[in-house]
Amino acid sequence: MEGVLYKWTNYISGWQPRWFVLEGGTLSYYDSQEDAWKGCKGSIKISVCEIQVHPSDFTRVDLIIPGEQYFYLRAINAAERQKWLVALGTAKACLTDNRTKREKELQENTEALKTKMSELRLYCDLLLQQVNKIQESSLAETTADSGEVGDETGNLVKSTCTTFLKTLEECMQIASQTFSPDLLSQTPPGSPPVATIKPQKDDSGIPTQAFLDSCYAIVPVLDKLGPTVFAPVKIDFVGNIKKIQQKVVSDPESFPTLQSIVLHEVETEVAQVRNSATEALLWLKRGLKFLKEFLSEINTGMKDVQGALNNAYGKTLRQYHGWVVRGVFALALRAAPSYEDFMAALVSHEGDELKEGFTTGMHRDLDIYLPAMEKQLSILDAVYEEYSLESDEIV
Ligand SMILES: CCCCCCCCCCCCC/C=C/[C@@H](O)[C@H](CO[C@@H]1O[C@H](CO)[C@@H](O)[C@H](O)[C@H]1O)NC(=O)CCCCCCCCCCCCCCCCC
Repeated sequence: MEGVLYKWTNYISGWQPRWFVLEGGTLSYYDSQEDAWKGCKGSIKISVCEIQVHPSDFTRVDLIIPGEQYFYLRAINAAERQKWLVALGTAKACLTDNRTKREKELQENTEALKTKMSELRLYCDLLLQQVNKIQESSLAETTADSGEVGDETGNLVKSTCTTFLKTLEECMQIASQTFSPDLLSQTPPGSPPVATIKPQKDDSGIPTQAFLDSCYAIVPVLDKLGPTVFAPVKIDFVGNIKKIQQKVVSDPESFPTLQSIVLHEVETEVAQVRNSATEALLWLKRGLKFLKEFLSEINTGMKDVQGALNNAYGKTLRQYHGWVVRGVFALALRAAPSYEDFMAALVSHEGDELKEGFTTGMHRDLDIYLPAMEKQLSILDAVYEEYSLESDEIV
């Protein structure tokens, strides 16, 4: 498949049209179709990246290799995105079978089933979005007493349903080859032939991998600000990300959300064991609150970075630190960057922070991200509150 997709570049250039070609399990992009002869500007292997649909932007799809590559893409419309998602999902399923002679039948089918299940989840997310859109449209129709539910959305749902059902059928075929008939007959009589799609609740859970990727995105800024002086902060922050990542790697299917991780550790009574994922998430949450307070001060127009850091520290982390760690903070504070150096640390290309529109763009983005960050942190606070997982331990 090939065509135009908009690719996120940076705060200055924003979304830029690029020519994309999906071939042999690799998605490559070029400045334009006409300039393709000059060679591709970048590429990403579909077999190792995660395909994430955006919860509210129906044209958006993100391809992420955690800690390595991020392609934030937008199609020209929802229908185009749909085509790309099916092409990408299919490419991902057709893994090059470079394995040695086929391993045990059960292992092969189980892997295939997992791949199909992840495709199903992708289509399920899509369906939920399209159903929500239809609900919103029909609500608008009711209130406005005019207009009609968009045919386009209806067609999208039909197309996604077809793909969803086809993939589900493939799942059932693989499952029937893998599991004994008597096991399948244990399915309760009258079970619905298609998975029931439950309405997506707002608090249905914070996606684990998306959360960890977002946390990890801070690290390059810390490296730019001062790899030595901020090393303790980076080691601590990355260490907690890795603790949670290790928990997920142990059983990816069981831990799709942060809440599922905490609940599992509460149920197995390890939530408050030293170095548990729950404890790691507690400290990440505290660090993110510090970051949110700091960025909120910057967003008010405060150019005194040291003052903003100190205020944020006093409101968040200080209460959990003994005099040693407070001393570490004091050292970090003395190495705090100037406002100009801090802005320079935020951009991908040197000097972009000096270009017209950067500051406006940064405040515009902070106006979006800070409330979203606030909401996610309050959801996590509620979980820790519900299971009495907050700790007043001083480190
Ligand atoms: C301009 C950058 C200034 C950064 C200043 C950061 C201030 C941090 C305060 C000093 C922290 C010192 C280092 C670590 C201390 C740890 O002892 C403490 C407790 O650790 C936890 O102990 C548990 C029990 O042993 C253990 O289980 C757990 O795993 C462990 O974590 N940790 C903390 O207090 C957490 C500190 C988190 C600090 C996160 C800072 C967030 C990044 C700030 C960057 C600012 C600029 C980036 C802007 C990005 C814009 C997109």
